[in-house]
Formats: sequence, C-alpha cells, structure tokens
Amino acid sequence: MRIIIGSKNPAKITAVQNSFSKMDCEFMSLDIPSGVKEQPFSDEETIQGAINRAKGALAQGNGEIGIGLEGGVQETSHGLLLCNWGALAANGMEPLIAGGARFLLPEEVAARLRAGEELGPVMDDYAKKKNVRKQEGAVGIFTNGLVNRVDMFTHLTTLLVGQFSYYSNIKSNF
Ligand SMILES: O=P(O)(O)OP(=O)(O)OP(=O)(O)OC[C@H]1O[C@@H](n2cnc3c(O)ncnc32)[C@H](O)[C@@H]1O
Repeated sequence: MRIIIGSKNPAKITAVQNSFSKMDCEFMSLDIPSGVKEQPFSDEETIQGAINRAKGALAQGNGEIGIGLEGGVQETSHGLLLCNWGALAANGMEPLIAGGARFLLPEEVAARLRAGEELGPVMDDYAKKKNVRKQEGAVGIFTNGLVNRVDMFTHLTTLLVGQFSYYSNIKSNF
C-alpha cells in the first residue's frame, strides 16, 4: 500500500511510519498546503487544515491513502489549549479524523499567540532551542520529554489507521 503524507515535518513522517509498521507500505511525503492560517486558532480550523492536507496528498501523490496532520490551538475558559488533528483520505470514503492529546499552554506562550505569533518560533524562543516543532514539540518541552511530538502523533495516526481498518473492513495486517 502506498501512503502519502502531506508534510515534510520529520515528526509527522515518523509517526505515520510507526502506525503502519506492521504492514508492507511505501511512504512518500509531499509539502501540501493546509489551506488555513499558518497558526490555526480553533479545533474547526485545525481539522480543516488536516483534511485539506490529507485530500491534497491523496490527489497529488498517486497512492491509496493520504494523511494530513495539523497543529493548532483552541481558546477555552481555562486558557489556550494546544491541539493536534489528523485526517486520513482514501478513495470512496469520507475523510476520517482523529485528535491528539491536548494540554494548556503557559500564559506567557498563549499571550504571544493571541498577539499573532506562531507557536513554532515562539516555542524555539521559549525553550532556547531550534526547530522544536520538528523534534520533541511543545508537548515534549512541557512534559519534560515524557511524551514527545512523535509519540503524540503516533497515537493520533494509529487512531486513524484503526478507523480505516474498521470502516474498510480490512481487519488483518494492521
Ligand atoms: O511542516 P508542517 O507540516 O507545516 O509542520 P508544522 O509543525 O510547521 O506546522 P503545523 O501545521 O503542524 O502547526 C501549525 C503551527 O503551530 C506550530 N506548532 C504546532 N504544534 C507544535 C508543537 O508541538 N511544537 C512547536 N510548534 C508547534 C507549528 O510550528 C506551526 O507554526
């Protein structure tokens, strides 16, 4: 099976490969635009970005499955939550979606996002590191490395693969 990932972010690519590790798959990654703001600011917008990337990957990649993964934030009465959403597109079915773990961002980080900055550069600045988004991610920083971005996305992409198995009636191999 040929899986097209709608991102070149190594954390996202590794997570997708982890979720399909029991199958004989070929992977390809393409930079697919999310079609939403660089910093999605709601679950709705983040889900839409993931779906756009999954559909774009399927359309451009000449494969059986397209996967889109998108990071965003969601305002709540408790503060600003980090959220992550993923979508799986396959021919003949509506895109499947699944969400990743969510947790509150510290007010210092949340305030900068509300002022219009993007989480990627804000996290690099906050953690005094480079490319946090491609490595441990905000989740890795704020859990002291107990859960990193690959772990978080692997759980999410496994939810997608499991749903694909269920709805397409492909029970073996996964
Ligand atoms: O290359 P792509 O696939 O675009 O990956 P990305 O990490 O840059 O982009 P996302 O669409 O997943 O996330 C939207 C923005 O939020 C940032 N972001 C999301 N989750 C993050 C995390 O866990 N750590 C650091 N930045 C994060 C990200 O860098 C972007 O600025």
